[in-house]
Amino acid sequence: MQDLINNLSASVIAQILETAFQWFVVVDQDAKIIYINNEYCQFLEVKREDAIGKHVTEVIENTEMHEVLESGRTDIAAPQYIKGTYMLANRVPLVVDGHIVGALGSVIFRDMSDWKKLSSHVRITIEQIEATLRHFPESFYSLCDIKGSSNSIKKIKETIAMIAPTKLPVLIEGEIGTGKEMIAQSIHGLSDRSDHHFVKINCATIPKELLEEELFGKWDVNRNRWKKGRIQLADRGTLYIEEINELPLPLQAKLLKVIQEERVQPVDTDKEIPVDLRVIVSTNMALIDQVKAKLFREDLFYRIQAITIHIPPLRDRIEDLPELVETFMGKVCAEAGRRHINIDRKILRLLQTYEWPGNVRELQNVLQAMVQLTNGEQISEEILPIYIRRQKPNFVLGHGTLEEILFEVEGQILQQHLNRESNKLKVAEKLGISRSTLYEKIKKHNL
Ligand SMILES: Nc1ncnc2c1ncn2[C@@H]1O[C@H](COP(=O)(O)OP(=O)(O)OP(=O)(O)O)[C@@H](O)[C@H]1O
Repeated sequence: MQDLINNLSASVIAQILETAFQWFVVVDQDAKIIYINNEYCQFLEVKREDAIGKHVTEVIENTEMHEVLESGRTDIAAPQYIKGTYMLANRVPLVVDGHIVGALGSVIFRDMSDWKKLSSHVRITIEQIEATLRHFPESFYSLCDIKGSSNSIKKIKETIAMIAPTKLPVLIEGEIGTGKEMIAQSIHGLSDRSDHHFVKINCATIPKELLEEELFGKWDVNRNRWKKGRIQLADRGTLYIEEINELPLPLQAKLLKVIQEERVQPVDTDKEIPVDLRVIVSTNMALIDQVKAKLFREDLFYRIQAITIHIPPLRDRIEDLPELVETFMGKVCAEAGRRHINIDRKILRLLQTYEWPGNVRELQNVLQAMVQLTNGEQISEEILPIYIRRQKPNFVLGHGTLEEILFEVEGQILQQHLNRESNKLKVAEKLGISRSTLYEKIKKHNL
């Protein structure tokens, strides 16, 4: 690196610094300006010779360069208000032999319109890239993408590994957003059918009158050819039928025939076409109740239920939440082009006491919104949706010794009281402890 720099003459370096799109300022370890480019000086309306040697705070409004020197932190695209406009600035400490010897500041966007112009350009480019990517297969989940260390998730992963190589039908039961499709994809991915298609159909989203044609195909009289249904498209691969409970009874009989005889009879023909597929079905209600209510055929139920994977709702395996949060935060921050954002114990505890009716998908959406609403590197409590902040008690019994569990429960009780009542004296009275004990506990629990 040093050699490469040595190849550049001082005048070339000066040109780079003076003509780059960015504005630069360099300070020494005492935060005194040792370099500032001409364009930046013009904008600040200062003479360069006057600026050099001055403390950076005397020359640049709202600067944080001196703080970067003290903390050693790096600020990327930090908004800074200068001369009536918001700019985006980078601030980086300069380190030699492990010591901070100064800092480099650069203004990357000079005002909001610059910034908006670039962001619309970036949006268009992203759309073009995404359009190109759409020609490639969709991203596919595998076993290692299923996060969680609760006994139920461990058991589910073991079951997937055991049954994947077989051709047996699988029934996946779980509330919305619990990961049913992920599991279906993982089974397909681990099977010897993975080189063929994973075809999905959702019985609740396709109008009932079109479902038969969509699933079983049709003989197109006008064109004198087959319009393949999803069953045929999944030949040699896997057919994943979502919300099977919505499949009308006559079509249930037809599906049973496909599973038992491995032949499909498209609409408007007597002809039967051989198919080789594995069927995975899912439902977000207990299918046996549908059978009892005569809404689901008993014979089809017994044909598909031999291997049933039941995914418990997130609230019943809340010990999985920290790992899910960690995974999604990493993913969401990377997608948003942000550095890692921390979630402290207090926020995590609030997330763990919420019921999550939309399960893992809801958690993912909440984290996504929280990242978008956060400027810094730490999520603050106010950013949490109000319904999560103001929830009813729901104690989380985590793993650990009795002492650890009691400590966890104590933290949750304190948190819930403090959410509802800001007057600490009243909280202490309600809990029958002195104010100083309450303060000690707040400190101990980092609330
Ligand atoms: N255990 C898990 N680990 C990691 N991500 C998960 C897990 N469970 C669910 N997800 C994520 O949650 C989202 C919803 O998962 P998926 O679509 O598989 O759920 P589903 O049960 O099929 O939902 P629905 O019934 O609403 O169609 C996906 O983005 C998925 O990646």
